[in-house]
Amino acid sequence: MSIAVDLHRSLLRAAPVRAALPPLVVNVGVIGPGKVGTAFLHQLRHAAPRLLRECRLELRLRAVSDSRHMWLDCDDEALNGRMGGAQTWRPAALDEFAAYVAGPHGEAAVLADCTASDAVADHYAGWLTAGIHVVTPNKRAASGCLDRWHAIARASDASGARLHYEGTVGAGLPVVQTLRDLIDTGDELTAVEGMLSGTLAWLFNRFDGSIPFSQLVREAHDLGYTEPDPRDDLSGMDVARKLVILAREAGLPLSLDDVAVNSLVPAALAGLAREDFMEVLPAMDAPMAELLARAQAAGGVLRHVARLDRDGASVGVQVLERGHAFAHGQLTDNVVRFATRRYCDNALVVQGPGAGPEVTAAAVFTDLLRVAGAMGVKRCAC
Ligand SMILES: NC(=O)c1ccc[n+]([C@@H]2O[C@H](COP(=O)([O-])OP(=O)(O)OC[C@H]3O[C@@H](n4cnc5c(N)ncnc54)[C@H](O)[C@@H]3O)[C@@H](O)[C@H]2O)c1
Ligand SMILES: N[C@@H](CCO)C(=O)O
Repeated sequence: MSIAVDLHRSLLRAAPVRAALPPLVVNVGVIGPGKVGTAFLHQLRHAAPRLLRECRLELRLRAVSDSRHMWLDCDDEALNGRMGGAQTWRPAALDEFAAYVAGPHGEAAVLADCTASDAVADHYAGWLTAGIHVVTPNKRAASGCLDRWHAIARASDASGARLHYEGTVGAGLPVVQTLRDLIDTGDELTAVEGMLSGTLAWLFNRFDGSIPFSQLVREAHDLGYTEPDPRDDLSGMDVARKLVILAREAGLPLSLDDVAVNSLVPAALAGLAREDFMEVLPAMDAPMAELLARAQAAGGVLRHVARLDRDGASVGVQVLERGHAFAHGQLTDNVVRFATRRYCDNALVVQGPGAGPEVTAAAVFTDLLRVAGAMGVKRCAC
């Protein structure tokens, strides 16, 4: 008998035991059906039948909201009556949205914030207080003002509802959880160094002078690697946010103002509206070509590097030797090197694709399953 047939039979034998358990129902609401949000919705739809069958987890998509409209899969007569019909798009109202996802009977509820919005992050503490979990790749809360961050932590502590944000650093790579596991098991972070931008890694892997820099930025935007406003990537602010998130994870109360950021965006382009900036992107071509020429003349390569250690935190473009470990990544590869008390002779390294809707949505989905796992959903093969 083949191993596959044998395995199949033993799985069939195990199935009735699991099928006897009532499913755990988790209501899900998605905020921001952009690139990541849409990929998350696809993954949810694809995986839900298997999760119900094999893990007894029923994920119910209850609602979706963008910045102006929300769709409620709604059988509430009063609510529908006000809108002139059921299951229609209505004007967005985030707290009404959250209450609808939570449902009237205290079901478990998770909101997936797939925006890059500070206004949405402002609601986290209230949602957590109400017992609604939040999963997100949005960096604004975890890297934003410390007062709001502490209020979110207090709300989570008080209600037991959780905020998970693995997708904020390294997209689908296990960066935040790896650091948290190190800290929770008693290790201490001494330094983090890495390439934390998928967009900038991709740009500098491709930028050899044969194609204008602006054209590559447009391509990265079309591939879904950049932030909604690509200046967040090019200025280094997106990487600074990630460094702040990692620092706070390690117990350091770092703020964005504490990070020395060396921006690639010319001052004249920094204040433009996003659409206008995309129009004048070619204004970056000459300074970027000059930067590349200097690196080539020195026999090196351009890489965007972030560093946090006892001397401070910094992000910016550097000229690295061709033999440097950071010079050999591919595509959107991020590299995160954690130096800790335990990993002192040789850093612990997490490396791999660091941007893109699919991998980021998978991090959001994993966070959702982490919430379900804490409620007792079995995810191991034992
Ligand atoms: N694209 C990636 O590779 C990647 C990787 C890691 C993390 N992220 C993060 O994921 C998030 C989404 O990125 P994206 O590339 O999908 O962006 P996107 O611009 O494609 O999507 C953002 C969505 O949010 C919606 N939105 C904005 N403000 C809103 C509000 N106030 N209420 C409701 N909806 C609102 C927009 O309408 C849009 O649908 C960002 O926080 C980004 O930093 C993205
Ligand atoms: N724009 C971000 C997405 C991942 O956070 C990047 O390129 O790294």
